[in-house]
Amino acid sequence: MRFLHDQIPDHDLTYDDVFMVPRHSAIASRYDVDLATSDGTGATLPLVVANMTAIAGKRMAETVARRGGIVVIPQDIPIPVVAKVIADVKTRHLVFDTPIELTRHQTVAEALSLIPKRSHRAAVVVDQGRPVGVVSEADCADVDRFAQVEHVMNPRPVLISADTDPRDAFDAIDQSRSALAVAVHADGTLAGVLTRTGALRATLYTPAVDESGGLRVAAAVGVNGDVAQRAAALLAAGADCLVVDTAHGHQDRMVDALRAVRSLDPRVPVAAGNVVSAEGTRALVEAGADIVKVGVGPGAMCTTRMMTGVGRPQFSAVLECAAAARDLGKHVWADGGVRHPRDVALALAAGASSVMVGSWFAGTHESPGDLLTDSKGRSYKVSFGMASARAVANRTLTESAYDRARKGLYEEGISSSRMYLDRDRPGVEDLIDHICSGVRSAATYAGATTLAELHERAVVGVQSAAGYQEGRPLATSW
Ligand SMILES: NC(=O)C1=CN([C@@H]2O[C@H](COP(=O)(O)OP(=O)(O)OC[C@H]3O[C@@H](n4cnc5c(N)ncnc54)[C@H](OP(=O)(O)O)[C@@H]3O)[C@@H](O)[C@H]2O)C=CC1
Ligand SMILES: Nc1nc2c(ncn2[C@@H]2O[C@H](COP(=O)(O)O)[C@@H](O)[C@H]2O)c(=O)[nH]1
Ligand SMILES: [K+]
Repeated sequence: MRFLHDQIPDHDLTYDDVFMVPRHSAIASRYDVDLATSDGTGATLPLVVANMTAIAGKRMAETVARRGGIVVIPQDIPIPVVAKVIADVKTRHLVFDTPIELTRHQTVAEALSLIPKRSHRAAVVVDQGRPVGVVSEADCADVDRFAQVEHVMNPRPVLISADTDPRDAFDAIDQSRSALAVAVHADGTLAGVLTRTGALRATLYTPAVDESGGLRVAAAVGVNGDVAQRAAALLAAGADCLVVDTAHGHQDRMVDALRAVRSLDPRVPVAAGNVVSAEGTRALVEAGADIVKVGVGPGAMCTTRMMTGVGRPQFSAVLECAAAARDLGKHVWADGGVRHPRDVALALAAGASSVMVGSWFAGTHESPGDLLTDSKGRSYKVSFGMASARAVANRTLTESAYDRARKGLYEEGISSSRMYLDRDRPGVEDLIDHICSGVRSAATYAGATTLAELHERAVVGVQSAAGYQEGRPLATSW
């Protein structure tokens, strides 16, 4: 990447401060752009979901990996739970979505409480492993909440064979005018569900899979406690990437933690952070990191900059750290502060191998929280920062009251924030489509067919606030 007119700015910049200049392109189609990463994680998209408990759970992990990204299960989750999540994610189908399963006699109330966990807004009614109907939210409208689902379900859903080609499945669903098809194995048992958009996505994305064909998932470890023990347990559970994570990554404790992880000879990439300087990047790489996580203070739930004045505008931080990592043959993830597809494109242009997204994905059906509705009828989920009082209280549950009180004094995150679901993009896959469209398009504007070429060819200029404002769409007239 180079700056427009080779003018190196004399102050640090964040995403809103910069723009990319279009260049000559020989690329005929945006579908010619390959978004695969080169950082060893096996991700076919440059997206990592941040290790935040309000965001990164089993459902998120399955859904994002099926499209090629990777989710980091947070360090606050007990090992047996992480092991179960990893095992479950690895058994998920690469094409079909995992539906909510109900038995015939479950109630409409139960169906309505579970259906919002799925973007496809339906549940499959199963009898002895075989689908016997599909119940959607619409089927439950104006029905007695104690009614049994077998009386409201559609008993004749579109059925497809588990080996149907996604392209054919698309046509079958399209022609049936149904919201989704139910996929069955040869013996009639349930394999999963597929919407029309799901079938389309199955033809466009490549799942992130391990050598055995299971979906990939990463897991985090903090710098406190027995780091080697937790890291060993995560590796034994099948984690495909380890993320060693703390607020201030450029500290001795982190170096010790990384050395402990390295001593286990992990055969998976090790990411570590967070830092915002070349010096910090080099220190973590020297201690054993393959990928350095960059970002102090840009996160949406993060109050670090307001509490401490510490941090660095994210675009400059990524640019400097990516250059330092590249010199050592390593990579960086741009962590935090991403709110638009353009931010992802700019982080990649600056040299990040992947971009970590947290809060943006909190407001989706796939995040772990319950779907709530505000007084205006808008759907939202509650999110919170991992250094918030709420997260610290959870993390220190087993410690003495005194230690908890001491630790509770340090708070660098928001404890409760409403993340509204985007009406047009309520599922994480809708947001992934949105981001990938933006990034693919950005690459062709730069004349690039790969992320490496995007970084190589990007020409970035600095803009005023008015320049940024000019780029925003207008919902109503002037
Ligand atoms: N990217 C970012 O800007 C930030 C991210 N976070 C996220 O919050 C989560 C919790 O991280 P964290 O608060 O590090 O918790 P950890 O549980 O990992 O604890 C951090 C350890 O480092 C010590 N420490 C020393 N200096 C600092 C410092 N300036 N800030 C924090 N700890 C320090 C703490 O000791 P003692 O408590 O005794 O001081 C503690 O032992 C992580 O997921 C992290 O990524 C948090 C803040 C900023
Ligand atoms: N200073 C804090 N940073 C936090 C906290 N919780 C998470 N984070 C960081 O934010 C990113 C995600 O950024 P987002 O803008 O996509 O939400 C995450 O990976 C952490 O680095 C916190 O409580 N305080
Ligand atoms: K912030």
